[in-house]
Amino acid sequence: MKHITCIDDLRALHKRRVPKAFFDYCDRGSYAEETLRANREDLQAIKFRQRILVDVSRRDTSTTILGEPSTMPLILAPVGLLGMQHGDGEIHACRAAQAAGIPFTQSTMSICSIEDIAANVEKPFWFQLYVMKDRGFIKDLIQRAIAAKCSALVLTVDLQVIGQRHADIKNGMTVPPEWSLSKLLDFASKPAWVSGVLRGKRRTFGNIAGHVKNTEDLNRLAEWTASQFDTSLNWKDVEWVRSIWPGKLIIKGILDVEDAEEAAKTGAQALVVSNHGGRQLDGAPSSIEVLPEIVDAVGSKMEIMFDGGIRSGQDVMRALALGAKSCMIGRAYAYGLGAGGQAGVAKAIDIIQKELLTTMGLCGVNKVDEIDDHIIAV
Ligand SMILES: Cc1cc2nc3c(=O)[nH]c(=O)nc-3n(C[C@H](O)[C@H](O)[C@H](O)COP(=O)(O)O)c2cc1C
Ligand SMILES: CC(C)CC(=O)C(=O)O
Repeated sequence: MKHITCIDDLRALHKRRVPKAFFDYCDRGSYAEETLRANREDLQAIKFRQRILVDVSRRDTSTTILGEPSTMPLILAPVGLLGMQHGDGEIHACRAAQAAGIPFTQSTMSICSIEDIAANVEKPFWFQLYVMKDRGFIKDLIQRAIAAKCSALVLTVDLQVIGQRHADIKNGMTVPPEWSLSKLLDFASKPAWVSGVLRGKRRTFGNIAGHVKNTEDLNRLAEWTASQFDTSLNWKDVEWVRSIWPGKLIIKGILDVEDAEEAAKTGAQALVVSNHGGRQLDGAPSSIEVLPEIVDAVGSKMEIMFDGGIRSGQDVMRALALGAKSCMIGRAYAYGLGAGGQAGVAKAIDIIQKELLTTMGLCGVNKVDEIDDHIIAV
């Protein structure tokens, strides 16, 4: 890993090491990918004010996230199918996050189950919930997260209707992979990936396989989500989740001030300003474009987390300057996982932390809570 100096290097390695269908599933966005691109472009358009001759010898990225100490304002976002990027991917990513001292969020759509992760890591992790039609099953899932001592529930509210990802259709992306000649040739050129996934605990969705009806459709991901996810989901269901889950609640997938105001009434401690990494509503604004108005509206009532397009410590600095308390990363660490398992995720986190520390120094800032819009050039 010594020649890896940035997240783009991890992406290039991920692309080389993981079959095309799974790399594209991770990398690409929905429809024309306008929102995917806007996430990156709008972050890059924010320029810093360089400040000189400030004593920055005491720089420190540590902070708190929902009252808990964290070594930096960074969270590993829920990412589905990590176990298809690398065998036991969820366990490796969680271990890397815990070793670095930051939270890991397990997706409902994980390959390893909640129990697989809990048995293989040392500290509590966060659990992300998708609400499906079978509410008995969802209640059971929440109870499994409670039994596993998950320390926060991230309720994702922006994927009841799934945005089409052209690449997944073109690639015939299925879980577990279905065989075809082109896939066999692709897999044959990625032997380390194949043996890693074969050695992994599972090759299908650990949390949901066996519980839901229509499992014959489980392999065709988009059709399956369309048949299982509950499109009637509304604010009353958030109250229902709140009544079952006693711990910290985070609502993920807010882009609109009115929705943020509604979220602030639910008793949730935090929300994530997110467009699902440009994988859902194509044509939606970038996350960074709407962040300031959401912070203005509800930032005094809830903790505001941010995601969408973060590929560097500079990007974390930008989101914090515009009012986020912490940032989630999705692709940045998934690239690391595909590139090098736990060590690759650790590398992604380390790269971002070092970039953040350097950027803080060059902007004349010592502490995370000193980062605000005074560091932005107008
Ligand atoms: C491959 C992939 C799978 C994802 N799966 C989930 C998921 O299961 N649940 C969820 O809430 N968000 C999911 N997301 C969205 C991420 O949690 C996050 O919002 C997004 O990745 C942030 O954008 P970034 O990738 O540019 O950092 C997924 C994102 C990616 C890239
Ligand atoms: C299986 C998917 C529904 C997971 C997801 O949230 C995504 O791919 O963006």
